[in-house]
Amino acid sequence: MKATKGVMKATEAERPTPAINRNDFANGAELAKALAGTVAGALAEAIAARGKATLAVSGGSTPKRFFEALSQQPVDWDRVTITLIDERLVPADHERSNHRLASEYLLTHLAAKARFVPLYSDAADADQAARTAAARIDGLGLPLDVAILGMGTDGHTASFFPNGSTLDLATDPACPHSVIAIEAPGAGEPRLTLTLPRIVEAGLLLLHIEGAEKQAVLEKALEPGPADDMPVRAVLRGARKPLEIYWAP
Ligand SMILES: O=C(O)[C@H](O)[C@@H](O)[C@H](O)[C@H](O)COP(=O)(O)O
Repeated sequence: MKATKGVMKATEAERPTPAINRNDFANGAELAKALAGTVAGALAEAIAARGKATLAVSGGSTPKRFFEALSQQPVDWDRVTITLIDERLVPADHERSNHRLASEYLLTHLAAKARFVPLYSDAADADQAARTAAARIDGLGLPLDVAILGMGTDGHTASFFPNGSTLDLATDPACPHSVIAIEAPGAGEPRLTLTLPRIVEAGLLLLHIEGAEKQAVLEKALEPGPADDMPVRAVLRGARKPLEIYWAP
């Protein structure tokens, strides 16, 4: 089914907001194939322009089919660095590790040649781990070429959770840090998350959500209201380029 594109404006009274492009598909399989092609194309453009490309992906359950499709795309993967939008503060062999998820579903097939830069490190505490991760991200050569976000049904994205311990700093457009630690009800372990500036400055910013429930959450997030209540609003309102939303039932 051909993707349908429409432009929706995130609404906030005070200032113009970036365009939001909807890319809707009949099912997750068609979405995964199309999104993999879009990301592969963006990586190839970055490689052609600068000889390398950087990609930051989210964890959770939604991306698995997309990861499998992307891993088989004909990209010069040995010129690509893959990292994470956020990570649970657990080692790479832990079942809740996003590093583990990426290793199992994305860093396979052709994409096995890509370099992976994890956020987690066995540091003294979460703040020290965040500082180590920030140094790694800053060393990649910013801005990221591609950033892919997911969204929870509570309106979080990345690890920008409602009532997050450092949510104000994480979603500050002028945050001086690339990665910070955050804890929140519903987040499980302490998290490491890229901050809003690092995400919205990406060359291609994508939000991948699936299902009717998340569609309804997105519609609500596009309405006026505090970003703290639905932190995905910080991205919807702060994106510096059109945000590409990929959705399937
Ligand atoms: O570490 C994480 O959990 C993700 O980065 C997170 O932001 C995710 O994108 C949403 O929680 C959606 O997760 P699902 O795809 O499992 O619904």
